[in-house]
Amino acid sequence: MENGAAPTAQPVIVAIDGPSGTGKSSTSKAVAAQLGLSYLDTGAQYRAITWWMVSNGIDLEDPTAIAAVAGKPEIVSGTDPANPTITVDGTDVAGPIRTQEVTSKVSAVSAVPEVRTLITELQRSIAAGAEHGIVVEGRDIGTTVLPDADLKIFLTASPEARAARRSGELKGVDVHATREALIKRDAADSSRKTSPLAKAGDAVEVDTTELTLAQVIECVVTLVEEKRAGK
Ligand SMILES: Nc1ncnc2c1ncn2[C@@H]1O[C@H](COP(=O)(O)OP(=O)(O)O)[C@@H](O)[C@H]1O
Ligand SMILES: Nc1ccn([C@H]2C[C@H](O)[C@@H](COP(=O)(O)OP(=O)(O)O)O2)c(=O)n1
Repeated sequence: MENGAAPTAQPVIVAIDGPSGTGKSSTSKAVAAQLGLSYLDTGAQYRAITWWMVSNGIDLEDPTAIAAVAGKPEIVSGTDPANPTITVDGTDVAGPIRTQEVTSKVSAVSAVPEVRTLITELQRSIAAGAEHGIVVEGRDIGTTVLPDADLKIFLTASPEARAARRSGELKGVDVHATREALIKRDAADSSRKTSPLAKAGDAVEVDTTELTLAQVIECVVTLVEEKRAGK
């Protein structure tokens, strides 16, 4: 693989945070693939536990009920950037975790501290086991999950650009409704008490509004290479 990690390279840990639609998943997957690193989509893990709660009829208005069963599902993430996978108790949930129902409920489940503790532990163990290093994307990676990451990136984009990107993916869904739903979810994710969506003090902020995806990928690859070169 071109630019693949040299066998002697130190494992590198890259944290990519930001709100929905800023390009975290697409950028992280491409950067990891180009640099021979593993890849972890932490949003998929919160979606997976939410899917399990919905499927098991847990009252999502009740944080105590959520906390009581949070340890029950076994969530397994595959970290190959060319084929990221997610299973719950052995069932492939890559499709079901992207439904509107899960998307509308994930903020409530991910705000519960017991859920965050369990998922954070899982994320740290996956990062520690990545032989060549890993790109981990989410909301609290640079601030809470991996505060010692070698490189922290915080992606932003205007709500209009983010809504246009998301509604482009979800055929038939209107941009205005998508924009409102995104703003509501950002507000919930940014205002929760336990590890909210936030930029780490030492993160590099990249506004992607006017950038193509290829430009964002190139920017992040360059930042990782500079870090590795000790610049
Ligand atoms: N810089 C960009 N310009 C245009 N479209 C983009 C850009 N970055 C990402 N996209 C597209 O926007 C959508 C959302 O990107 P995604 O990586 O899933 O964002 P996030 O993980 O932050 O929610 C995808 O369809 C992706 O291809
Ligand atoms: N590290 C993380 C990642 C995601 N979450 C929560 C908050 C987000 O609204 C949901 C879904 O995240 P996801 O990255 O899949 O969302 P988008 O695909 O960017 O819309 O999970 C979190 O609380 N902490």
